[in-house]
Amino acid sequence: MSHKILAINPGSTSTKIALYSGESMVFTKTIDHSPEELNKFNNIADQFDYRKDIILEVLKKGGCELTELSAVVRRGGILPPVESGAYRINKDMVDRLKNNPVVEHASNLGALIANAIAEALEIPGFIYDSVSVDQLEPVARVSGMAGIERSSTFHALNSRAMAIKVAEKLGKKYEDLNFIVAHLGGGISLSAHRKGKAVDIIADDEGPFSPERAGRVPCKKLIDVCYSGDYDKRNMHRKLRGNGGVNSYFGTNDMRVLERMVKDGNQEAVLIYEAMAYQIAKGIGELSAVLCGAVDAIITGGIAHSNDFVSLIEKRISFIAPVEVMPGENEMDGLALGALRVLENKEIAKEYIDR
Ligand SMILES: Nc1ncnc2c1ncn2[C@@H]1O[C@H](COP(=O)(O)OP(=O)(O)O)[C@@H](O)[C@H]1O
Ligand SMILES: CCCC(=O)OP(=O)(O)O
Repeated sequence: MSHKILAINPGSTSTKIALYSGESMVFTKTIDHSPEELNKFNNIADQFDYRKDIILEVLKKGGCELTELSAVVRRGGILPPVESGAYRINKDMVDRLKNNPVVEHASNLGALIANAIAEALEIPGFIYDSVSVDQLEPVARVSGMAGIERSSTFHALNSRAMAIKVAEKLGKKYEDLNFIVAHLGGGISLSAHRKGKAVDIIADDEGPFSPERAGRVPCKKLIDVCYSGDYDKRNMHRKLRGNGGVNSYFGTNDMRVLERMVKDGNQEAVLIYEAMAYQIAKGIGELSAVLCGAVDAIITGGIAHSNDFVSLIEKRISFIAPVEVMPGENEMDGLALGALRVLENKEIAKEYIDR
């Protein structure tokens, strides 16, 4: 009989769940959370019961029988650097995400909720390809300021899954190829994969702006804003992540809304739309130097559904690499297929040890 796997993916504005029987998705639901609902909580950790109860309610309404589950899996929260692949959710991981998270992030709740459900059913809980997968080479860790080291936080789950898929399509192994993957979602990350390892990344505060994130902004001007007296630390973080990027210019993080403005001839919208594609192409250029030019490029994430936007990037990078477009964030498949590999003994789940 096929293994039944529950995949859970809490994001900043929604919680996605999916039930798999073997490799097939048999139930899925995206539960949207309005800002009014979420603003009732002081912090993300306080949303634990609210999100868990909704998940259980939705599964019940969908007729999903929890006692048939073999495992629960979720994208890892923001942990200290970890390796790629599966980790068993254990006490160290729960303690870290609950009491001492590296960054407050909705994804931290995923492992906690997965753990609560798995413990009650006495089945294993896993995280898979955490956002903290860190395979940077020593040279990539140097920032240029003593005391600040670069580390890796990126959309590892979708980026690695798409690179593995494209490698298969090319009739080769991921471990034998070089890729640059651009994950274009609410947040954007670019990653350089050399023979199966993400040896450098450009994400969030170091790269292109995104629908809701500011990306790399001029440091000296940013320091002035920090000391202007207009913002506290939390608000400055919100300015970079959440209220940054397209949202800061037009009050929306929906690229489809921006595209409509572009089509309606709004010239400021045209400029910002083109600038975002320009910055993404520039980042891909940077990472092509990391890989000495020998690459395939993959464009993925929700925004990859837009042919117009992808074309703007492609025209700047086609001299670097052939481009594969893999729309969507594909995270539920990545999670469930990862857990399935563990249950079928094709992959060993690692033990998380907090350092
Ligand atoms: N058909 C489309 N055309 C352009 N943008 C799209 C399309 N579908 C989704 N998007 C945009 O993709 C972004 C969300 O990407 P996704 O990878 O699903 O999200 P997240 O990273 O937030 O999980 C949003 O800005 C959304 O407007
Ligand atoms: C860039 C790190 C991963 C991340 O921020 O994930 P979300 O875009 O899903 O918040």
